[in-house]
Amino acid sequence: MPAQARIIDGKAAAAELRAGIGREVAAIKAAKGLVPGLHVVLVGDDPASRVYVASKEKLAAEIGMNSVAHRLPAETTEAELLAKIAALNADDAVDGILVQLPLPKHIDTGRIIDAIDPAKDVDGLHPINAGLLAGGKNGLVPCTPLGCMLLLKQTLPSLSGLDAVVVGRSELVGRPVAQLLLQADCTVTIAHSRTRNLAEVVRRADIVVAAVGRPLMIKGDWLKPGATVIDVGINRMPDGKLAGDVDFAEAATVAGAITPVPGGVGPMTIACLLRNTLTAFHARRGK
Ligand SMILES: Nc1nc2c(c(=O)[nH]1)N[C@@H](CN(C=O)c1ccc(C(=O)N[C@@H](CCC(=O)O)C(=O)O)cc1)CN2
Repeated sequence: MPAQARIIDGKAAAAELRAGIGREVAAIKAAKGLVPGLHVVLVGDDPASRVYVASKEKLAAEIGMNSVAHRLPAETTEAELLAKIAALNADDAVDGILVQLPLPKHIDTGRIIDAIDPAKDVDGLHPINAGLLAGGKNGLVPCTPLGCMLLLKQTLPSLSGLDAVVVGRSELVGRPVAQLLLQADCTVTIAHSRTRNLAEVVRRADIVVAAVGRPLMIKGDWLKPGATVIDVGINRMPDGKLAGDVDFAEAATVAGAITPVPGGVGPMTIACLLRNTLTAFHARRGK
């Protein structure tokens, strides 16, 4: 029977993180009478996005935040969405603004993200926050990459000097997680669809972050024995089940530790959104 990797329990880690944030929210309310406010904007009726927004709304309320979801019809124009963001930017009780992605095709995503006040950009996607991250300075950091790092830090005694390979170069995950790994003193490679000998590149890694959006692409024999594998992929399979970008059954016989899908990085994304909302609150009006 081949060795089985340790399973990194993202659901448990996320629950613990949320509980700690909830305690802080209660303490702020008791001490100052203030309540951090998270506003999530959903445009259209993408079924997965509806589920994620409902979950964000519920979990933020559960930990005592002022949680508001703005559900706008699919026909909402770019100008109308910009007006909604301007109103949220101007409202002092709003600490965090998140526009759920993807947006309908007639709306320019970049223009919308650029319009969010960087101090309220709890998704960490505004160019100011992306620039601060690239410069190794404090800003708001995208939620999924932050979640990946928290899981890595609870799994490994130290990240310093380790070889990390990030598969995928998206603005939402690949690029920011590479920056965070670099800040943690890893030697970082960003691999993507044009990378030659991808399996060989991945085999060099002590840490693999798979964020490519292709189900089961990373096979067990691509991994260095004992590697720590963080699977960001959430792919709906024809049988209705979810699968990651990593072939979990194979990888678990080679890796030292691995996140499952579901129950790995996904739950950390929302917990880190709540953490970012608290960070934004402290920076804006907590002092
Ligand atoms: N503005 C943003 N849009 C999107 C982001 C984001 O970070 N900011 N990320 C994803 C979707 N997402 C949050 O928005 C998200 C995805 C998955 C999960 C999650 O908990 N997944 C579960 C499985 C859920 C299921 O059964 O479908 C898991 O992995 O265990 C949470 C949040 C794209 N859009």
